[in-house]
Amino acid sequence: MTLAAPSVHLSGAAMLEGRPLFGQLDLTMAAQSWTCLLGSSGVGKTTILRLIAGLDTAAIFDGQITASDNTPLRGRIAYMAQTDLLLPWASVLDNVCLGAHLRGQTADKDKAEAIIARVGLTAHKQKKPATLSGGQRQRAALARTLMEDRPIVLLDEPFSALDSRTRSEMQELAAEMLDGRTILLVTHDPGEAARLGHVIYIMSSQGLETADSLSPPLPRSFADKDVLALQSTLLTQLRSAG
Ligand SMILES: Nc1ncnc2c1ncn2[C@@H]1O[C@H](COP(=O)(O)OP(=O)(O)OP(=O)(O)O)[C@@H](O)[C@H]1O
Repeated sequence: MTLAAPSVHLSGAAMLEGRPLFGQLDLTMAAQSWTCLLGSSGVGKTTILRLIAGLDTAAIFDGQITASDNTPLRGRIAYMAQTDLLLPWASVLDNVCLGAHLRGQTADKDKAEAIIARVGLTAHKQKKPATLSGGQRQRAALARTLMEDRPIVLLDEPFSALDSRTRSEMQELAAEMLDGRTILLVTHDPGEAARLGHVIYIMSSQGLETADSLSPPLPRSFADKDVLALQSTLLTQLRSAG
């Protein structure tokens, strides 16, 4: 990573099948910070990630997405989708190296193997995705995202398929390896947002609300009493959100 990771701002509204998906909203991914986005199913969280990633969505968006350094976002984003999007015919190692292959570059295999080791998949690196468990596949997709080493990182429920222990470890790994990046994390887990979020938004049919968050450093301990209290507060807010 060369340039400092900028902040990213999305401002606008989206229509889906002739009806508002979300009204005018302003979402800022603070520079070099974790921004977490919580909210019930179907409110448009993935749509927001895909809009920022420059990917197609079913919605029609009317607004702007800008970076604070006034430089286009294209080519500066790593996006980890909700589904793992692993190539079924490629090994874990080749999937992790996919970005370089698609760009016609030589992949840094040593780096890929080191990241695969960090996500605990060394014994599986030559296996095809179909032979892995859901949690292993999600860790392979996480490794591919970490391999990309982009200044802006969009993560759509990246730890959702993991058992509790592995989830807490992968949260810590991501916090370490993505330090200094500008990150947007969509999650359904208030505890995860409490551990990782510098800024936490709750999205509902009423729009975006900024929730409380805790002070750095990240990641906060899952056992920290302030984390547990914030987790409870966020769940209460989610249950009362529209
Ligand atoms: N390909 C599609 N065609 C039509 N409608 C779609 C499509 N993809 C998503 N939608 C609709 O767009 C709306 C927003 O979807 P989106 O995936 O952004 O929600 P979300 O908040 O991320 O939900 P979840 O938490 O369940 O992942 C939903 O009503 C969904 O049904």
